[in-house]
Amino acid sequence: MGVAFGKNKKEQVEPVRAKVTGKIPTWLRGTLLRNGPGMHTVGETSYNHWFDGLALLHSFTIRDGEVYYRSRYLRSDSYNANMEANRIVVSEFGTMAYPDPSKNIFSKAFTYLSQTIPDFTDNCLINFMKCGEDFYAVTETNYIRKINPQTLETLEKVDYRKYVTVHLATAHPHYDSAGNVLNLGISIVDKGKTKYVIFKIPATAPDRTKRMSPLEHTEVICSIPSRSLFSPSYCHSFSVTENYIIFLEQPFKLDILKMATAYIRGMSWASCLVFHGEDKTYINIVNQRTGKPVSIKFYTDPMVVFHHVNAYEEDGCLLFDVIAYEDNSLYQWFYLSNLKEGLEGNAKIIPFPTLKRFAVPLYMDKNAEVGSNLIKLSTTTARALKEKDDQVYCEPELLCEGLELPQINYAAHNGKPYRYIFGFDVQRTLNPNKIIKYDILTKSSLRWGEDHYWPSEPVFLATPDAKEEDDGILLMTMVSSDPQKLPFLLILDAKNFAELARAYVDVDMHLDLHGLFIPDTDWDTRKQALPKEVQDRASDCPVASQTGQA
Ligand SMILES: CC1=C(/C=C/C(C)=C/C=C/C(C)=C/C=O)C(C)(C)CCC1
Ligand SMILES: [Fe+2]
Repeated sequence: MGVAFGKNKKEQVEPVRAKVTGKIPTWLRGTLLRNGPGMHTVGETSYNHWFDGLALLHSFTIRDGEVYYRSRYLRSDSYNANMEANRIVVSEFGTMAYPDPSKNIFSKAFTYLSQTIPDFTDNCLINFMKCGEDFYAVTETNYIRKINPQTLETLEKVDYRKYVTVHLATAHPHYDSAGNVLNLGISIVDKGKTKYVIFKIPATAPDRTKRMSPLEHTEVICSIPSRSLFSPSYCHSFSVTENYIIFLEQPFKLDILKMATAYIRGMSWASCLVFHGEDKTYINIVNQRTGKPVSIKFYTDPMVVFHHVNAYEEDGCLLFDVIAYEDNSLYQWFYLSNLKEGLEGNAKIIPFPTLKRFAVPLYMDKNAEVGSNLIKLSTTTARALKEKDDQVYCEPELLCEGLELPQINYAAHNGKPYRYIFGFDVQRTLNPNKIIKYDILTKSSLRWGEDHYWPSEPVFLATPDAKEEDDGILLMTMVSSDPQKLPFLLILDAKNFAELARAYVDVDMHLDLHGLFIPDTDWDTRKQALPKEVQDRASDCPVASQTGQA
C-alpha cells in the first residue's frame, strides 16, 4: 500500500497534544516548522506535479516534554483564487492554468504576450526563511509570504523585486552566525541580459530604521551574467565557505523564450526546464568580500544538482559536496501520474543520487603543466586537472550513494570542515525509506527506519553542552503508508541513532519537503505560550501500535 502522494490533506488549525513515548530532552524547547504540498486537487481540477500542491505548513511545538501539533494551509493569493473559483486558476510548476477557460487562444495570447516574465505564483511550499525577527514561507519565485510562526497564519505577500531585481530565488538561503541571510536569485531583465544575483538581507536594520523590514536593506553582493543569456541554469541551492560562494551553472536550464510563450502554447513552467546532456557543468566561485568571481574557469561533466551539502576551505583549495544526478529525471519522476499508483511494493526504478566531493584550487600556478593535478590535499581523491586554455577540469571524489535531503550541524559547521551528513536514504526501488548518517571520514553509515513509515528530512540540533560535531539530536516526521499507523515526530540521538522519543498525533499528516527549527530563545515565549483553554481543549492522542525498529 502506498503513501497517497496526491491525496488532499485536512488542516489542523487547533493545536493537538501529541502522545509522547520515551523522554524528550528537557533542554529541547522550540518549534519545528515544516512545509510541503498538501492539496493536489481543487474542485474538479487536479495538479499534474507533486511540487504544484498548495502549501500546507505544519509545526511541532516542544516544551517541558510535551509536543503540540498544528497545520494550516498557506492563504496565498494562489490558494485564495483557487478556492474562490473552486478550480485551479493559477499556474504552478507543472500545471498551466487559465483564469478564464472560456476565452479563446487569441485572447489568452493578448493577455499574456505583453509579459516576457509572467506573474508567478506565491504558493510558497518549499521551505521557510528567517529574516531578522520575521519568518517567511518560501518557494522559488519572486514572491515570499510572511507567516506567524506560532499560529501559522499567513501575513503579507512580499515581492523580492521591490528590494532586489530577481525573478527567481532559491528556497535554500544561507545564514551567517549573526543571522544575516545570503541568497541567490536570477534576474531576467532587458529580454535576455540574464544574470545570477547574490544578495544579502541583514539580520537587523540600522538603529534609526528599526521598525523597517530588514528586506529594505537588502544588498547585492554580486551579479554574474549567465553564460547563455536566454537560458540561465536552474539553481535550487548553493553553498558558502567563510570567504566564498559556490554555485553551479549546470546543463539543466530554464529556457526564457519558451517561458515567454508558455501561456499561449499551454505548456507548464516545468516544460521550460531543459536538460542539455551535451553541455558542461561550470563551477562559479565568488569572493564574498569583493563580490568578484575567481577568474579560473572550472568545469566538470554534465550533472544535475538540487542540493549542495556543504563547502569549506583547506590549504588554498575549496572543497564542496553536492548531491548529483545524471540528468533531470528526478523532476520528471514527481509527476503525480508517476506517483499515484502507490509507491510501496512496486518496483519502479527511481532516479539515484550520488554524493560527490569537488576540490578546486583558489590560485593557479601559471607554470603548472597541462594535465597536472592542481589538488595536493591528502584528504580527498578529487582532482582538478589543468587544461591547455587555462581551464580546469574537476573530477569529483564519489563519497556515497543514495543520500538526499542532506542536513548537517549547520550552526557550527556550515562553510567549515565537517564530518557528518544526515539525510534521507534513497533506495533504488521505492520502499519506505530510512534516515541515514554518513561519516565522511570513515565512509561508514548508520541507518534508522521503521516498517511502513516514510521519514522526512532530518533536522539536526546540537545539545547545549555539545563538544563533538554529532553531539545532538535529529528531529523528523514519520508518516505511514498504513492508515492504522499514526504519524509521529521522532527524536533520535544523532550520535548513535538511539531512539529518544516519539510524539504521535492523530491527524492527516502530509509528506513535506523542508523545515526550520525555532528555539524558544529566538522569541519571547511569554507571547506565544499556548493559552490555558487551548491546552485544556487539546485532545490527547491515542498511541499507535509500534512496530520494531529496522
Ligand atoms: C512556479 C515556478 C517555478 C517553481 C519551481 C518549484 C516549485 C520547484 C520545487 C522544487 C523542489 C520542491 C525541489 C526539491 O528538492 C520555477 C521552475 C522556479 C520557475 C517558474 C515558476
Ligand atoms: Fe530543496
